[in-house]
Parts: sequence; C-alpha cells; structure tokens
Amino acid sequence: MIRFENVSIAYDRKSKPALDDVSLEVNRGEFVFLVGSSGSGKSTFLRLVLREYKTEHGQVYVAGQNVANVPSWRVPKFRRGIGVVFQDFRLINTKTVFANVAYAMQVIGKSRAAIRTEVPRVLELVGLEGKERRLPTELSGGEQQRVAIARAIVNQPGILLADEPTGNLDPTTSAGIMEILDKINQNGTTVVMATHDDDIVNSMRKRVIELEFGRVVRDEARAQYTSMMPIIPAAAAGTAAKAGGAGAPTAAGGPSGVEPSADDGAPQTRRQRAVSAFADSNAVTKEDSMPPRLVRNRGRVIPPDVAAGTANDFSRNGDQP
Ligand SMILES: Nc1ncnc2c1ncn2[C@@H]1O[C@H](COP(=O)(O)OP(=O)(O)OP(=O)(O)O)[C@@H](O)[C@H]1O
Repeated sequence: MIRFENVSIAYDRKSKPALDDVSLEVNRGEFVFLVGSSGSGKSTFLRLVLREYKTEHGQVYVAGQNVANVPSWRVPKFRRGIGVVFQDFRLINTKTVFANVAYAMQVIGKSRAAIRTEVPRVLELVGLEGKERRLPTELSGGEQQRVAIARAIVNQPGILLADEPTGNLDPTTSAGIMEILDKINQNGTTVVMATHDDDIVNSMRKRVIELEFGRVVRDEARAQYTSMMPIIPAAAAGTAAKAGGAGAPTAAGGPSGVEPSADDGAPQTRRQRAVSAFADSNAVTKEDSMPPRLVRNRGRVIPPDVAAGTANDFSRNGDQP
C-alpha cells in the first residue's frame, strides 16, 4: 500500500537529511505506529506519502503509484485516497459538526443525497450521533478529534495517516480515539500513526517502526514502545551501529516478526538506554549491568522510588483493604 525505496530527503542543502535512506513497505490493511523522538522524521514520512514534497533520492509508492509521477494538477485527486488526522484537529469553527464532515464530500462534488446518507453513518461510527448541530467550540477535545476522524474517513480512503492524534488528549479520551482508529482499520483501511504515546503503543501491540535521525532503527510486528534490543553503552553505540550490531537499522522491507517477550524488565527504550548510559558514566550502578526499570507515566520518566509511591495510588481501586 505504501512503499519507500531508499528514500532520502533534506529540507535544505545545509541541514542533515530529515529521512535518510528509508526503505520499508506498509501492506494493505496494516496498522503501523511510527515512533521516534522529536525531529526523527515521522511527519516528513507522512508528508511524503501525501506528496507534499517530492523525494530527492529514492521512490515513494502509494497504492501502486509512484508519487513522483503524479502531476501537480492531479495531486488533489491523489489525496482523496488518503485521510489525514492531526494533533490539533483543524476543524472549521464556524461550521457545525455535520457541516465540517459534509464539507469534505462537497469539495469533491458528492451529491446531497450521498452526503445525507454518509455523514450520519460516519458520525455514528465515531460515536457522535446527536451532536451533529454543535459547533466545534461546543465539543470536548476528544469529540473534536472524532469529528476530524469522521471528516478524514467520510470519503472512504484506503489509507488513514494520523500525526499525533492523541497528543492533546488525556489517557481515557485517547483510548476512545484509539478504539475508533482500530475499528476503522478493521474495516480495511491502512492506518499509519505517528506518536510519542508509549501507553497507546504498548496497549495496541501493532507493528512499530522507529525512526532515529531519519533512519529506520526498528521495525517489529506486534511490538511495544520499548524494544527488545539490548542496551548499548553510549560509547559503544556508534561503533555497534556502524558494525551493524544491535541498534543498527533493521533489514528493510517489513516487520521483522519479533514476538514480544514476557520478560520486559530490562531497560529497553532509547530513553532508558540513555539513562543507563548516564548512570554508567556517573558510576551510580557500577555493580549492576542493568539500571532499575523506569516507570513511564504519560511521557514523564519516574524514578523507581517515586514510582513505588505511585503504585500505592492504585490501592485506591480496591486492591488493598
Ligand atoms: N519545513 C521544514 N523546514 C526545514 N526543516 C524541517 C522542516 N520540517 C521539518 N524539518 C526538519 O526535519 C527533521 C525531521 O522533522 P519531522 O517534523 O519530520 O520530525 P518528527 O519526528 O515528526 O518530529 P515531531 O515528533 O517533533 O513532530 C527535523 O530535523 C526538522 O527540524
């Protein structure tokens, strides 16, 4: 459905490439998380799929079409096959919920009859029935994102791109949004979602592609935000990557099929490895080859002692007398 062949692109000649020799394939009907730290190239990847830019090196294919060969005048039609959802919703605040979704059909010339049938159908799919007449400003953030999703899928695109769709939402609301995206995917739409949200990635167990400095450093099926890669001490990391050892880019072309392990007690994320290297350099945990596991909480890294206190908070749920 989406294929990148040795794709490299830099925004200007002086800067490092935003994507650097990326080769991968996303199959029809897949759900893929694109993860990586800020500036690693996730949005650039999505923009290339949308043909907002042309590649300098390599080829991008979307639904069998080489996007470089799509002439400018055909780009709007090409994009009809791709729905997009952003972190900041991007709704028209002067239009009602119904009108926001209907607008996506109007601009491509769909009939009134089609609009009257389709808009209520997608609004029901995203759980917004009864809110058709509200303005976006009269909705919660989660509801606004549902409208944005309804708008993105109303023309039944084969691909849905989501750039941090839960970035402005609390965990419960985010979970609701993920249920909807999962449902859309189960209906056959290929979903590619860029995210920093480890809780979501870990709960969904879908394919995870990780970018680092524009390169694919991980591509795993049914993965967690954390990887199975062993820790590389900071000093050795560059050498190992150059030697093609752990931490080096995985073979291009698809998920490696690594199954999640039940033992996830070791520090595994890039953040955790960085903390590990920091601890090593400060001689804090000399006797331990592994630092204590860090507990993640909505993007914050919580030291284990504090985390223990946090764990007690769960006792309010009735686990303790
Ligand atoms: N319009 C632009 N002009 C110049 N450089 C850009 C532009 N957009 C992105 N970049 C650079 O390209 C690189 C990749 O950026 P990109 O937005 O793809 O990263 P990202 O992983 O999506 O980051 P984030 O998680 O913060 O959204 C970064 O170094 C960024 O500074």
